[in-house]
Amino acid sequence: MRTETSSGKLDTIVIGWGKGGKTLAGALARAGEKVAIVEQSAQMYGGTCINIGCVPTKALIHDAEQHVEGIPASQKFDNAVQRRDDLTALLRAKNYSMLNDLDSVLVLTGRASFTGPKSIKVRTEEEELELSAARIIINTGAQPAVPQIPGASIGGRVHDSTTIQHAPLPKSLVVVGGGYVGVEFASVFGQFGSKVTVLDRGKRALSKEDADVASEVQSCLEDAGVTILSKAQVTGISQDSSCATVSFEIGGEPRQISADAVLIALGRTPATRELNLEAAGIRSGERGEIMVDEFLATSAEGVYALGDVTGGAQFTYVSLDDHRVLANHLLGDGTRSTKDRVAVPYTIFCTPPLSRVGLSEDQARKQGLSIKTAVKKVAAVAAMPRPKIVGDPRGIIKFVVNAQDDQILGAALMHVDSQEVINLVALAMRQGMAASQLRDQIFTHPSSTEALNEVLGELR
Ligand SMILES: Cc1cc2nc3c(=O)[nH]c(=O)nc-3n(C[C@H](O)[C@H](O)[C@H](O)COP(=O)(O)OP(=O)(O)OC[C@H]3O[C@@H](n4cnc5c(N)ncnc54)[C@H](O)[C@@H]3O)c2cc1C
Ligand SMILES: NC(=O)c1ccc[n+]([C@@H]2O[C@H](COP(=O)([O-])OP(=O)(O)OC[C@H]3O[C@@H](n4cnc5c(N)ncnc54)[C@H](O)[C@@H]3O)[C@@H](O)[C@H]2O)c1
Repeated sequence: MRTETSSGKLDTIVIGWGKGGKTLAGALARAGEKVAIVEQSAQMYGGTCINIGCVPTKALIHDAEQHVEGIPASQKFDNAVQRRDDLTALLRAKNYSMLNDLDSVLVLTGRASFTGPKSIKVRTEEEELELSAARIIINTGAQPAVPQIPGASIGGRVHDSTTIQHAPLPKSLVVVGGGYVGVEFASVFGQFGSKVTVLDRGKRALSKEDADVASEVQSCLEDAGVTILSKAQVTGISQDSSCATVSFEIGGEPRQISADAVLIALGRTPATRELNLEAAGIRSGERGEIMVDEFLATSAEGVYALGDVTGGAQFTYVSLDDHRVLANHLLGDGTRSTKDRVAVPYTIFCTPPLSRVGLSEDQARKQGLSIKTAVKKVAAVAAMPRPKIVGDPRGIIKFVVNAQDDQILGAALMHVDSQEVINLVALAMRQGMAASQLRDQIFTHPSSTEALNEVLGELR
């Protein structure tokens, strides 16, 4: 085992090339530190988002949405896959040089695990290295959850969100789990022409969303040939050379569906199993998540964790915001904390996308708040020609507002461009802007944002 590195004594080791860790590694190096970043796979420089998560899936969604006459579905899919591969390769190379080109950064490709409070070993393809540093930052992300369902292990016709991206276009697909991953892939493959069935154990599709919003999403998925079966308990999966068969129960009644492929999309578990956290005295929770305080410090002095591995909301922009908290703690005045976050939005990139921030109507009523709401189908919003221009006037817009002080409590926007408009609504919420102030803003035309003028005028 080698115990020295060509870079000499290290100030910081970052384990995992996630969004927060890579950004912080660059910032610390530019501030004069000697930094090592350890990534287990050369195919993952840049982390989940650009290689197997946000970017490749959204590229596929974009291409699935394009209506190209005269080419078969399989050709359209193959073209989309090629474009996605070119894009991810480009971003991976850029990410690699962003750190590797810095003199004070040492990039190591291998799997890291702790050997002591401030030391790790790294198994590369050629050798095992021992490294130590005054500070260690864990940014190992999360992995697809493996359910206790007989036959659900990944292989052959049974896929997770990574392997499905490299499978041939299935004529038929069963998706187990109707969360973010399940809905996005159902929408993609449905639009590429697959016959898709989503099995979810919830009482209805997207059961965390208000019924009117969830029903609009379901209807758009149905337009793409997707069937959603709720209250479904999957009991087993089998496969042979011709198909995979998923057995499940709805209301105690046993049922089966066969398909070319099955996608398991039942959440993502913090990637800590192989880190040997005990060696460093780092406490973790039931799902393996690393326990951190609001400054992202773990239970071990000088060891921090950020991103999905901490068990919080699993979004690239949350990992990036974790980096801001930690950078402020290590290089700034230390006042910033994860508790400062308010109105963090999210988007499920089905077609059209559903974007949400704050409370749903159901959640606000459960909290006993006195509210007014505005709900309008996109096709009925006269002052919003943009969706009609781009040829997809489907969707719904909903606002939940405090009846007492006119503060925006939440919004659900399902329409073209909603992934952009939601950021404006979230900003208005963070700045304490009243609903009537947002309603009376000047917006460009023709845009999707201008719907806010009309919809917020209908609060009752
Ligand atoms: C299919 C899919 C689509 C998604 N779409 C979106 C989206 O549209 N928008 C959004 O905001 N979020 C999306 N997400 C979630 C988002 O990708 C994650 O929340 C985000 O990438 C997490 O970043 P991170 O910083 O926690 O670490 P990651 O980016 O997950 O990076 C962790 C890195 O650590 C490496 N690693 C793990 N263990 C070790 C070890 N022992 N040694 C060395 N290296 C190790 C891994 O190989 C990986 O590269 C999506 C996720 C998936 C799976
Ligand atoms: N657009 C985005 O921002 C985006 C896209 C993809 C993934 N992500 C992130 O990745 C994470 C993982 O996504 P995911 O979709 O895998 O997880 P998820 O937690 O969002 O959804 C899992 C779904 O599976 C269902 N389920 C659980 N056990 C089941 C069972 N045994 N049988 C049937 N259904 C069952 C749940 O009801 C839930 O609807 C998300 O939490 C999200 O933060 C984000």
